[in-house]
Amino acid sequence: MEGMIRCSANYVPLTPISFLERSAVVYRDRPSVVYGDVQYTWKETHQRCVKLASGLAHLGISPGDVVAALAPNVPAMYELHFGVPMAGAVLCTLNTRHDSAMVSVLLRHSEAKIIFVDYQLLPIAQGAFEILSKTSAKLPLLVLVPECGEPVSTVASSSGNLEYESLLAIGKLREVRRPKDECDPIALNYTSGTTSSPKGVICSHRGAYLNSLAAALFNEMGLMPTYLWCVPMFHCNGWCLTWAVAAQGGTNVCQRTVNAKEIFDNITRHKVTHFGGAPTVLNMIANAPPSVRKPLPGKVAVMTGAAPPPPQVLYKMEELGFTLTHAYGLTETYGPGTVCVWKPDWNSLPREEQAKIKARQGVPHLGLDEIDIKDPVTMKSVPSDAKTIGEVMFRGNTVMNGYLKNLKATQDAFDGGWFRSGDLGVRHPDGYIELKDRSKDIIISGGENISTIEVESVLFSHPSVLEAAVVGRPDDHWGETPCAFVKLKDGCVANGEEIINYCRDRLPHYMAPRTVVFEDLPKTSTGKTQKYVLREKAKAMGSISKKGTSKL
Ligand SMILES: Nc1ncnc2c1ncn2[C@@H]1O[C@H](COP(=O)(O)OP(=O)(O)OP(=O)(O)O)[C@@H](O)[C@H]1O
Repeated sequence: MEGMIRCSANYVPLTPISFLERSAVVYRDRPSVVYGDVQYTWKETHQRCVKLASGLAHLGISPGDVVAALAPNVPAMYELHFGVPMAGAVLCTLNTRHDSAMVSVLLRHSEAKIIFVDYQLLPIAQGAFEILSKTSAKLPLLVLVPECGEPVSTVASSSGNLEYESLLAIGKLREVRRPKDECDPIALNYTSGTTSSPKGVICSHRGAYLNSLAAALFNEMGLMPTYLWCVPMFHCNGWCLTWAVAAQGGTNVCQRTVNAKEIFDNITRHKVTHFGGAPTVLNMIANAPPSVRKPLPGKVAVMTGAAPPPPQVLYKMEELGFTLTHAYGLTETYGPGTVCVWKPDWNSLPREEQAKIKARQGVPHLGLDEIDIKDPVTMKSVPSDAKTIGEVMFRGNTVMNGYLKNLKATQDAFDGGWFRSGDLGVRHPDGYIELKDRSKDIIISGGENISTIEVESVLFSHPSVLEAAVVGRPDDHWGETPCAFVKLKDGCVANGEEIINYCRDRLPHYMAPRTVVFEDLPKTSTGKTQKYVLREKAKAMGSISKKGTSKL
C-alpha cells in the first residue's frame, strides 16, 4: 500500500532482552531473583546481566558465538538467559544429568567458546575437557559458578578457572547488543535424547519473544507473579518462562534441588503463585507424605508438560488445591506449543471427567499459528473423530530455525511445509488434539495399534501403582504384546496377574499388558521415561506365544 515505510520508528526486532530492560525500569526495586537468603531487584539483575554481557565481550565473545552453561536452577543460570544474548551470543544450556562423554560431544558439536559450570558439576566438565583434549577440538574457556552468596570455596579457587563474580566485576555498564535481525539465534537447545541422540535446535529471538508472551498468557500470569523454579532452566529455557517471568516483573524463586519438601517449603515461604513441572514432579508432590505437605498460601497455578500427564495425577494435584494447566510441545517449538484451554462449561463435570479432558494436549497457544493431525504419507488432515490416528504437525512463528549442522534432519522435519513432530495423536470433535503415542513407542499387536499412553493411564488408576510405562514385547504370533513396567507405592503389594486382570476389566483385551515387571523406571532429567531402555529389557524376555498358538 502506498505510503508505508519500515524504519526504526515502527520496526524493532523482537527480542526477550526488551523484557529485562523494561522490568529494570518498571519493577526496579521489586525482587527479581531469590535464592536462599540471596535476593536481587530487577534493577540489580539488569545491571548484572549488562556486566555479564560486557565481561563476555571482554573475553572475546562475538555475535553468533555459542556460550554453554552446565548448571542447576541457580541465579547465575537465570542471568545467563539475558547476559549471553545481550553480548549477541547464543546460549546453549546443557542437561545437568549428562555425563562427561555426552558433554564433550555437545561441546564439540556446538563449538561453544565458553562454558559456565556450576561448582558441583565441575568434575563432569573436567571429564569432558579431558576427552576433548585428546581430539583436535578447541577447548572452551571454563567459567566457574560457585555457590551463590557464599565465598569462593578452596576447591573452586584452586581449580584455576575464572570465576563468575570476577567476570561480572570486569564487566562495564555499557550499551548492550540487540539482534540486528529478530530471526538471529538466541539459544541452541539440545533435545532430551529420549528416542535418539540429542539434536541441536536453533531458536531465534523472535520465536523466544513470542513463545514467552504466549506462555505468560496461557499460564494466566498477571503482573508480578512469584514463580518457583522446578522446571530445569536447561530444558527449553525453562519452557520459555525464564524470559516470561521477566516480562511480567515477577520474582524467580530459584532452587538447586527439586523435591516435595523443598517445593512445599518454598511455596509457603515465598507465597509462590506459579510453578511448572513434568508429570513425574507432580506425581512426587501428589504422593508426598503428610509430614511434608503444607497448606497453600493462595492460588498456585501449575503448568505441566514434557510427557503425557496421567489424568489421575492431574486429579490428585487439583484435590490438593493446585490449579493445573496442561501444555504440550517439543524443544523444536521452544517448549510449549499447545495448551488445553479450559472452558467454564467443564467445571460442572465430575472431577475424574475433568482430569481426562485436561489430559488432552489441546489447541495451539496464541504464539503458534496452526497445529494439525495429518496422515504422514498423504498429508491430509485426519477427521475430527477422536479415533483416527495421524502425526501431530506444527506451523508458525514459534517453530525452530533448524537443527545445527544437520540440514538433512531439518529438511526432513519441515517436509511438506509443516514441522513433523514424530508424535501420534487424534483430533476430537471440539478441535482439541490428544496424543496417543510417539511414533517410536506405539505398539502394533496383531495389526492393531495400541496407544501406550492409554494403557498407562489405566495402570495409573490402580490404587497401588505409583508409576507405569508400557512398551512392546516381541511376540512370534502377535508381532508385539504390551509389557508393563510398574513401580508400586511404598508399602503396597500387587502381583502381575492382579494388574493384568485390572487392565483387562477396563480395556479391550488386546490392549491389556501380557507381562508385568515390577521395578523403578529409568527417567531422563526432563521427566520422560526412557522407553528404549525398557524396550531392550522386553526384547531380552523373548516371545510369550509360539507361532499360531496364542489367543487373547
Ligand atoms: N504434554 C505432553 N503430553 C505428552 N507428551 C509430551 C507432552 N509434552 C511433551 N511431550 C513429549 O516430549 C517430546 C518432546 O521432548 P523434547 O523436545 O524434550 O525431547 P525428546 O523428543 O524427548 O528428545 P529426542 O528427540 O532427542 O528423543 C514430544 O515430542 C512429546 O513426545
